[in-house]
Amino acid sequence: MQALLAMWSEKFVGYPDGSDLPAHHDHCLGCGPENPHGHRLRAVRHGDGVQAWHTFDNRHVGAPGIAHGGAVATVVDDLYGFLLFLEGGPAVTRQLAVDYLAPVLIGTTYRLDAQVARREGRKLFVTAGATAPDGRPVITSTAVFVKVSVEHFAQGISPDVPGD
Ligand SMILES: CCCCC/C=C\C/C=C\C/C=C\C/C=C\CCCC(=O)SCCNC(=O)CCNC(=O)[C@H](O)C(C)(C)COP(=O)(O)OP(=O)(O)OC[C@H]1O[C@@H](n2cnc3c(N)ncnc32)[C@H](O)[C@@H]1OP(=O)(O)O
Repeated sequence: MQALLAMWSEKFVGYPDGSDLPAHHDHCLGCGPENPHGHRLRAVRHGDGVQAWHTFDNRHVGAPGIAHGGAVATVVDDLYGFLLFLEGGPAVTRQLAVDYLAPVLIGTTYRLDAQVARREGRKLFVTAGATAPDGRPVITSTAVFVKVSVEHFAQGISPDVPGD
């Protein structure tokens, strides 16, 4: 547990504009490089926000050729999680809304952007969007994240769960 806490704290350093942001942890469904079911999302700092380029594959299909809406929401949720590296501390999703404007196609690369719209006490009000190669917006999203201490994550630590 101490090692995990230390590993997590080390990620909250300054990230210059354009720099790669680290995965939340190796088995994270959104960005973990060791999760075979995951999206392996990679994001960079882009001004005061974060940006990613992402292609859904057939592991995340809903209707044939179209990404499952839950998979899209997962990626958006995880993208928000990269904003936390710029905020300087952990927070968790309390509320997530996704507006699906157009199908997100398997095998097409989308640009995703997220930013903090406003801060209020422990709450971060965040917004995101995904854009198709032709510039059309395909989703927009809003979410509320609530800042927590690292001890919050101790609730999930079990010696029997792979990845802990
Ligand atoms: C020990 C080892 C550490 C190692 C860590 C390693 C890895 C860490 C991994 C991940 C790091 C985390 C994030 C980044 C990763 C991925 C990104 C995806 C993020 C997620 O996948 S994360 C999972 C899903 N997520 C949850 O698992 C949360 C479950 N939940 C709770 O744990 C509690 O619910 C909590 C703590 C959130 C709050 O609980 P609480 O009791 O502290 O606070 P409360 O309920 O009072 O709400 C506080 C204020 O939010 C206001 N509020 C509520 N709802 C609102 C709404 N809809 N709109 C506007 N405001 C709203 C209230 O009105 C109040 O406002 P006010 O402060 O002004 O009174």
